[in-house]
Amino acid sequence: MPQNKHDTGDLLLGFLGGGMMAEAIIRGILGKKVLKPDSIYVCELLEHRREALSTFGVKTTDTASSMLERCNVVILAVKPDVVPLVLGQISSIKPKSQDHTLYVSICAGVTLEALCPPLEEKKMWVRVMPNQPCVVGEAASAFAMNERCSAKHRQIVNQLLGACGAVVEVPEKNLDAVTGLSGSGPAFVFMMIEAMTDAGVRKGLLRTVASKLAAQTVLGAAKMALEFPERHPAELRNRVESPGGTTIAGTVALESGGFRAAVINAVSQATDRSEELGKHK
Ligand SMILES: NC(=O)C1=CN([C@@H]2O[C@H](COP(=O)(O)OP(=O)(O)OC[C@H]3O[C@@H](n4cnc5c(N)ncnc54)[C@H](OP(=O)(O)O)[C@@H]3O)[C@@H](O)[C@H]2O)C=CC1
Ligand SMILES: O=C(O)[C@@H]1CCC=N1
Repeated sequence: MPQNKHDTGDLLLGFLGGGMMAEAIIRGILGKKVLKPDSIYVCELLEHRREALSTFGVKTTDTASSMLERCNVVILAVKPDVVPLVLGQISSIKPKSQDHTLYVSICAGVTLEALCPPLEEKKMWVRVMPNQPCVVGEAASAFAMNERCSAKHRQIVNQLLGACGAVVEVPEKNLDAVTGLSGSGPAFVFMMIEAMTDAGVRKGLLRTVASKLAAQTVLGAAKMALEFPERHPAELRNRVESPGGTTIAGTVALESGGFRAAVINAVSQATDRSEELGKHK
């Protein structure tokens, strides 16, 4: 295991599942040069996904054992319903008493207790909720660790996720809300961009122009909210709304369309679904 912030020399990172999120995290880690491609192994069943990931220079396999035997940090990046199967694979390959591997799950709703039942000798587990913008190094990730993890493991998680964007540690009970907000959130923002683009096209803009303006507007507004945390979002909005102007006409339309309630409901429903996924484990 690495001893300090810049020491990732002996870190061998494995992924169980090489889908969209594994790729997004790999892009972040390689983009920031936190690890070299030959320190990353991916176990993925689909041949076309192994081929796609090989283009990053990472090692790929379709057998969990060959990855698990090598790696000292393993990220579970399969769908939540596949978790029981891969936990069985891990247990059969790495006996608990000698296992110094750090395990990280990014699976929505899957609790630390499901990953590591209380009556079993505990492995080191971290439950993480990242999001798709890992791909561009602008993820919002949150994590919680079980009691076997130490400061050293917190440092590794911060290093790996930090390469992909912003990271916060939260109590585990908050991770379903994180899943509803930032895990699922990019989809809600994409819907907003899509709708703003359609509106621009309806009013005569070229689609390419409208989609660029819509995405850049979201980026700029997000940057302002991050760079002026002391200003409430309503204050930032009020600065755009000139008296009797265009913006207040638009914000009134959003209010009468139930925009705020729709967004609150979207995050709440996504949170509830994360809790539900956890109960099925
Ligand atoms: N998508 C997102 O934005 C986010 C997703 N997550 C979480 O990340 C996890 C992965 O999601 P995502 O990347 O979108 O899913 P994907 O379906 O894109 O990736 C999972 C991959 O794992 C493969 N797989 C299935 N079983 C095994 C196995 N036993 N061994 C190795 N590989 C296997 C799947 O193949 P096959 O298709 O054949 O099953 C698939 O290619 C989920 O648990 C999700 O909750 C978290 C944050 C954001
Ligand atoms: O939709 C999902 O279940 C996953 C988890 C968060 C984002 N995508």
